[in-house]
Amino acid sequence: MKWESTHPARQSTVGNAVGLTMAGPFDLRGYTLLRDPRHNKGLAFSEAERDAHYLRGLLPPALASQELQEKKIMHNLRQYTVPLHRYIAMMDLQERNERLFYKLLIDNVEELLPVVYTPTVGEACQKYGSIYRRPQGLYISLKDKGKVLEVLKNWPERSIQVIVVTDGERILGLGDLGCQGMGIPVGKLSLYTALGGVRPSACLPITIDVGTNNETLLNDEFYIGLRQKRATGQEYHELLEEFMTAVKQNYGEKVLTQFEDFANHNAFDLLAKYSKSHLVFNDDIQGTASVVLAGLLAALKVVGGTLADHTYLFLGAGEAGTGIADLIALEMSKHTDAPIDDCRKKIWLVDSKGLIVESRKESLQHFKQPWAHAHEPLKTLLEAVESVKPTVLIGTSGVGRTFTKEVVEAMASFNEKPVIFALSNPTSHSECTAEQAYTWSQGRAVFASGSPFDPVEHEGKVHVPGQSNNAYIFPGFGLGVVISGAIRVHDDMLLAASEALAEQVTDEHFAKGLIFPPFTNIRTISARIAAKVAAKAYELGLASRLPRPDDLVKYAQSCMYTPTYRNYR
Ligand SMILES: O=C([O-])CC(=O)C(=O)O
Ligand SMILES: [Mg+2]
Repeated sequence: MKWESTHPARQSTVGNAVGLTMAGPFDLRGYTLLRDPRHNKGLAFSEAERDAHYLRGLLPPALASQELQEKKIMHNLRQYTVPLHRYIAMMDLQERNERLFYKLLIDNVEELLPVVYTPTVGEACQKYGSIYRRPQGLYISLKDKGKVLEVLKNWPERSIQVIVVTDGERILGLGDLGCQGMGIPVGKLSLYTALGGVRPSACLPITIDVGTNNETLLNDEFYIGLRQKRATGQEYHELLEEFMTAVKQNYGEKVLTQFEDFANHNAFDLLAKYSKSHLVFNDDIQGTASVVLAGLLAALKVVGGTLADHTYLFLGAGEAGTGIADLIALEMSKHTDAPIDDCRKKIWLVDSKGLIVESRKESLQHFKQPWAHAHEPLKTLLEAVESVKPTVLIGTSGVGRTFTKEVVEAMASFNEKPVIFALSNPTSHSECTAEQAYTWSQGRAVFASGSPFDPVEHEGKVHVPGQSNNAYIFPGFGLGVVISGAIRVHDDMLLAASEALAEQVTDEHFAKGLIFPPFTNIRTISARIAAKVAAKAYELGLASRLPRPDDLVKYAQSCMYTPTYRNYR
């Protein structure tokens, strides 16, 4: 089978950065062609293609366009009332017909994001062993110690641009799901392709299985991972070191490794350790920080003031909480020239033991220490809200329903427009619902959540909650890194991404109460984020793809994978 030479991907040299160039000629035909998800088109094979590729008789006589196929699948998906069934149907489609899967996802992004991503992907991970059909992604376990490079070489694709890797210890707010965390790298990379245009063959989902401490899974006969407690300390770090070394050896300097859903203690250490030698990005620390900063920059247009005029209180002092706090302080410091330590004083964090204050400093984990300010100890969030009087309240605790009526009412009592972000995922772990935030604040809250909520009508006015999810950032961010050939991630690239996203929010969005643009235009948004991130990488001397293209937005767009069917000669 040969590609039609008119197809841009075949001629493209600009596309090389995201690898639009075809793999060489190959000879899939007949039954094998229909069973190959990357090339299968189902009933969309034309009469000529059916003749040329030995498909006669293997398909019913009817022809269907890609649009008609989309219509049919959306119709079928909408028949399912159980969200997990929709997830399974989408995974089956990805396994059967990759281009149709991505086309469907792009064309119905608002409807399908909650299916392939949060919240449904969370339930899918919990039940991954039971719904498991065909393996997706690459599994690296303690059994592979000493052989990780060989395992990487078993993956069928050579030129990988983005890896998303988890060890399954903190899947969303659901905790340790061990090997079943694989749903997360798979889901994140589907968004890299659909939302950010990185071609599917350049994406590699990886789960590192070092055991699990989840008793339910250890006792579940369908569990797919190692049946042992988590390895820690030296044993853990040796496997990760072998992995990171093998990644560089096999794929070179310019593969982006995204750490996802590691537990706090490992997440910070791995990021600190490997950001010096590898192109790494932690989505939960840096991606979440970048999207929340974007939401805050946009929210300032509604509530007034500058970042430095506000007071911030976080519930949750893990990866997301401290990551966001750090980025806010950095942006504040850049805009005011105030030392970062002074900027940090505007930001307060509450963890499971109460407000983080100076007297607790000795016993705090290192990532919490910068936030230990002078204040009397306080045990509860409500006390902290009443004492600190924040203008912005951000939930990153992983614990649902912790923004109680009293907490939201307190926020609404001293703020005309309290900014309330309930970021924990999935929906069941959100600190409050959109409806609660609007109702308890008499419709005055500027609200966003990590997982989606439907619009809420309060006293005749419809409020559309924003989804402050790193899915706005990582696909465009990664695209920007890839197209510039960046060799390291720098915090200024995260700030560039935040500013690029915040700029996409228009007056029309603000009028509906939105502080994030709708996902419908996400590919354009991603291209603009990519352009700003790439521009920053060039400015910082971190980009290796030279010369720098003049129009980076156009360039980013030209590099994006589009899943319309190709014609086969
Ligand atoms: O996956 C999501 O929806 C956002 C995220 O990174 C997390 O909650 O860990
Ligand atoms: Mg995550």
